[in-house]
Amino acid sequence: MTEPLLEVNGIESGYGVSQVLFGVSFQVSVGHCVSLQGRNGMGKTTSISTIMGWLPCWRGEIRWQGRPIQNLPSHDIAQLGIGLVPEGRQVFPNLTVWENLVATAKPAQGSRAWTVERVFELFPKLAERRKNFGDQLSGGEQQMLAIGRALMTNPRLLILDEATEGLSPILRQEIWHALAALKAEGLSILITDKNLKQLLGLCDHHIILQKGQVVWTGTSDEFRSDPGLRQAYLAA
Ligand SMILES: Nc1ncnc2c1ncn2[C@@H]1O[C@H](COP(=O)(O)OP(=O)(O)OP(=O)(O)O)[C@@H](O)[C@H]1O
Repeated sequence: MTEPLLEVNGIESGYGVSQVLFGVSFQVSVGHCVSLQGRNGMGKTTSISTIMGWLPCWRGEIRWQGRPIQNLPSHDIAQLGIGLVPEGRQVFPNLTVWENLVATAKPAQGSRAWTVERVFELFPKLAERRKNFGDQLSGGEQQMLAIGRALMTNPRLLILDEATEGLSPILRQEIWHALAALKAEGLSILITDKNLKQLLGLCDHHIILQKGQVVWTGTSDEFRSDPGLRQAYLAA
């Protein structure tokens, strides 16, 4: 049995009086990669926002390494070891690549601790652009920077919301390669993306949301052996 890192148990959440999540449960174990899937508007970003403490958790429980964290202030949750790559990237436009990487960095000990140099090894394109400002980068470079910035907090869990949205096929491929390398070194990952083929290759486990509820969970092999799933829950 692998140890659970993040446990989401029956969470309910929403915006104002509008309920979006109706008892969502899943977990991410140490070293595992989990995808959160579903059509647009089914609650993926809302689930991530609730985990991060940006939205109140109305019911249910969120545990980090066994400890309840639901409704902790978001700045406390960010300190726990969760690195977020938000939808739309949100790099700092007026800071250089190097400044973006160090602005929110959380140093760690050990030879595998993340440094600017390690991020540049993972994404050599960023090294070439180290003196450019955030708003001078292409979408793909911004996404690499957003991932690098999250890694610089030395997280135990990396959460990516729409990991490759709006990127060219070549840049997408670079992001998928980097994520596979991160997984290979044991980083836990929770990811949303539209590219099913890549998600099936990368992730150990998949969660499908529909109207704020989990309607299917399983492994990549289980997904592949059920040809109706895609049409039922994911096709546009
Ligand atoms: N700020 C908001 N205020 C009110 N309702 C919102 C807000 N953001 C999202 N919603 C609603 O919450 C529901 C779930 O949206 P959410 O963004 O979690 O979906 P998603 O699965 O991440 O989809 P997408 O792929 O489009 O990002 C949708 O009905 C959406 O309209």
